Amino acid sequence: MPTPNAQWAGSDFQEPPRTTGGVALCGACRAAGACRLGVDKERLGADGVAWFELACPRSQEGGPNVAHGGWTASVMDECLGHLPLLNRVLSVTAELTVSFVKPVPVERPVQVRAWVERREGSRWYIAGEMTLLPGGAVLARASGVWVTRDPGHFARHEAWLAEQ
Ligand SMILES: CCCCC/C=C\C/C=C\C/C=C\C/C=C\CCCC(=O)SCCNC(=O)CCNC(=O)[C@H](O)C(C)(C)COP(=O)(O)OP(=O)(O)OC[C@H]1O[C@@H](n2cnc3c(N)ncnc32)[C@H](O)[C@@H]1OP(=O)(O)O
Repeated sequence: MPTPNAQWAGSDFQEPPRTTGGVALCGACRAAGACRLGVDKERLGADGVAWFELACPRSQEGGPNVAHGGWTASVMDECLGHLPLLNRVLSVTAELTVSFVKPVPVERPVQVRAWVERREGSRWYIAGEMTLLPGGAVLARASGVWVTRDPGHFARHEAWLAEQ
């Protein structure tokens, strides 16, 4: 199990359901019982860097035998966004930049690493990269801003939506 950093923990934080590989599941993936993006394993290292093991499912193929770019962007959003969660902090993506360095082969093991560059107020600046296993060639890089939220975030959104 990942080791949360107590310093950042919110007292009303609720742990999301996780797979046996430790992968936190979003809303739709809870029903499926697995991450639909193909993330198999997730852990937080003692140095604060989060590690993910995954493979692009054939269903996410874009060009021949390579991932659709939307899959790559989604995976980077997902994995980088799990870093606050691994530290028991609820957040949402406010900004995300992705560099597509090399085509990502489908059904080949890849790894994503994610780390916190800095925190300012409620903003977490997070960066990460996707590499091909076992050699470690860089396939994609990403960076972005995650904004911490309290548990009322989605209820406030529903109230806002009802007025639109
Ligand atoms: C899918 C959502 C999942 C969320 C987690 C939920 C449950 C957890 C359980 C299991 C989850 C498991 C897996 C899922 C994990 C990750 C999935 C990937 C992550 C996502 O898929 S997530 C969905 C996409 N994402 C959104 O749905 C956000 C829509 N958007 C908003 O909800 C607002 O736009 C918001 C909240 C961003 C701002 O809220 P607001 O408008 O009230 O802003 P406000 O003025 O109060 O600013 C407050 C602070 O944000 C800074 N700030 C504002 N905008 C900024 C920007 N663009 N860039 C940089 N910083 C910005 C200000 O500078 C200030 O910073 P400071 O406080 O430090 O001064």
